[in-house]
Amino acid sequence: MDVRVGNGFDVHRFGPGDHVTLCGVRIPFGRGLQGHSDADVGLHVLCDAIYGALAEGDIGRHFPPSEAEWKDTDSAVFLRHAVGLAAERGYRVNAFDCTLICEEPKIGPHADAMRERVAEISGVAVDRISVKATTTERLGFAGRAEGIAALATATLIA
Ligand SMILES: Nc1ccn([C@@H]2O[C@H](COP(=O)(O)O)[C@@H](O)[C@H]2O)c(=O)n1
Ligand SMILES: C[C@@]1(CO)OP(=O)(O)OP(=O)(O)OC[C@H]1O
Repeated sequence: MDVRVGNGFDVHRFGPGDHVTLCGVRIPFGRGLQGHSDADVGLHVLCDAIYGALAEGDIGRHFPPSEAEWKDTDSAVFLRHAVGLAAERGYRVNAFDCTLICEEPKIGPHADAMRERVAEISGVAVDRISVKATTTERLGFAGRAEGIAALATATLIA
């Protein structure tokens, strides 16, 4: 069996708004996340974990932020692309593990909805998808609630 592992890391800052979209789930919130796309930092790290496992660069290489075409794009488009590229190379996603790093919003109440949405988008079974969260104990930019960071690992098998 051919097994590959990739990781992803990303940060988006808070700005004006009334919701954030994380792992494909819209969460009402007093601010929004800024980005060229919908700024779904959770889906972005899943994409980067797949691209990393495939040695296919990163999300910005496939969807350059300089291209108007990707403005406000639903990040589900990016994840479908990454999963499709893996399939073209003969791999399927065996498991995802994602950690969202923020003081707020609280992720726990939404984690299962996020796992189900990632399953819908990616075709990966929900019991192979993990979404976790942590604060940084009020330290650093995440601790000051200036934005949300995320990291992920993906394992691919051929
Ligand atoms: N945005 C967040 C952050 C944390 N959680 C949950 O709280 C637990 C404790 O967080 P610590 O940073 O104090 O370790 C964490 O394990 C998560 O279950 C959350 O839901 N949303
Ligand atoms: C997703 C893309 C799409 O242009 O833009 P952003 O939403 O700004 O996200 P980021 O992770 O900063 O950069 C990657 C880009 O590919």
